[in-house]
Amino acid sequence: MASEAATSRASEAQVGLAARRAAADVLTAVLIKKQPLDLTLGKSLSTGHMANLPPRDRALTRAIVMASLRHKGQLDAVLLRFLEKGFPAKSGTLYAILLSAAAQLIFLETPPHAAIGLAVTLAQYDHQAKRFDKLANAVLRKVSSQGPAIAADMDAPKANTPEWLWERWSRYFGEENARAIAELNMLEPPLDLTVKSDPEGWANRLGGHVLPGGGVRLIPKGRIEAMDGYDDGAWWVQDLAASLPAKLFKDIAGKRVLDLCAAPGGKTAQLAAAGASVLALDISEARLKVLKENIKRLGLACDTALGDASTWYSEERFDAILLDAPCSSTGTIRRHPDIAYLKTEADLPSMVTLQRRLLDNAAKLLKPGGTLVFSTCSLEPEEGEGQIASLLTRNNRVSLDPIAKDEVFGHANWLTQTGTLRTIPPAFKMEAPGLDGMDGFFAARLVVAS
Ligand SMILES: C[S@@+](CC[C@H](N)C(=O)[O-])C[C@H]1O[C@@H](n2cnc3c(N)ncnc32)[C@H](O)[C@@H]1O
Repeated sequence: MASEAATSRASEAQVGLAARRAAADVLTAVLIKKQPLDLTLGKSLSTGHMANLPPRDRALTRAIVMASLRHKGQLDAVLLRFLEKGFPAKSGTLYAILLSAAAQLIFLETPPHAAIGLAVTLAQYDHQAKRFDKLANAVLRKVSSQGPAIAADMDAPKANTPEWLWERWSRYFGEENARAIAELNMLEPPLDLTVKSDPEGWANRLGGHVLPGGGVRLIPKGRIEAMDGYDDGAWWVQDLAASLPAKLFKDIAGKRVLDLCAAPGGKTAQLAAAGASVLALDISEARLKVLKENIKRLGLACDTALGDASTWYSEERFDAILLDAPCSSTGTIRRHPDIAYLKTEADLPSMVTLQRRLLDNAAKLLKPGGTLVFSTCSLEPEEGEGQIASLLTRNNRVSLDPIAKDEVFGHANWLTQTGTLRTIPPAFKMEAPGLDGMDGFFAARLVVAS
């Protein structure tokens, strides 16, 4: 009969295996099937391999996935040193198994016997990968002994950034800034909250720091839903940069505001909390449902509508419109590292065309003299500065209302010369470990002639 200790070791190995299996499946879904990480993790947690894992192992799965994505360039290069013929084709989940095992060996300080042994077992479970089990074993042994030194010798920020993004960011923001953006993308970002009131009180209660504009920043420990104030709707998760566009309306109390691409509702919540009467519209029924749940949890209220904002029509004309448009989201890679591998430069033109149509329709829905705020979480100028320059030339009823330095709490480096908002991740520092950075955002405030 097996001893208790042996049984417990065996079941620990099983759980360790399940966590790694979940990680390899999530990485395969993201990197091979090109599915968004949030969606994939959500599915895995509700009905997939993560569903039955204890919290500690869910955290391990998440850590493996994040380290694999944040260091993918370095990990690929290390693995390819030892794979003479490159990554084998038709090998099922083998790539994700190797990538995630290399991440454990090089970045997560996992004991080699666990990382390698479990990776080989996982390969043996997959009917397409199993013929490569010996190869996996041999390659990962070399990664274990030589990988850390090879990875440390690389230009990590550059290696972990797709070439098209590195080239663009260097061109638009200078190489030093491109490097600083890429460095932040390799780190786990802090958690930013927008609080309904009493930022100092919440910062104290949650062990955080007050941000410019009254948000709270902290290093999260555990599940967000379990944090003090979540159930009471005292705050919602929102990056510092994402909190800025809604503030550009200034005094919005009592005004009728159309939020055109509203879900999941972070900016709707800001507008409603500031006393506006908001109509929140989104094209996605599922995302609109999440918005409704969020607004309800926060004890706020708004009207909602399902529709395509590029063609949506209403007799009603609005005092103010927020167009937080869909975009490439390259300003949020540190929060969503999958974006670096899901989006390509070829996706930009169709996004730019959609944003242009959304802007043209938004301008028609405003009352004369009304304010339109356009924003994107993109670092690509076509989705920001270029979009607004083009709007101003094609619609002479629209003009730019420049944003003043005091509206961004004195952070002149967040403004362009024409008075639009342009943040890049290194543009905010807290001088404390793990607390630097902000999302890359663009916003412009426009007025439509009476
Ligand atoms: C950047 S997100 C908005 C984030 C939101 N404003 C917030 O602060 O929580 C963009 C949203 O636009 C929606 N969307 C995309 N195309 C749209 C369209 N043609 N009409 C309306 N909504 C659209 C997406 O479903 C997504 O929810």
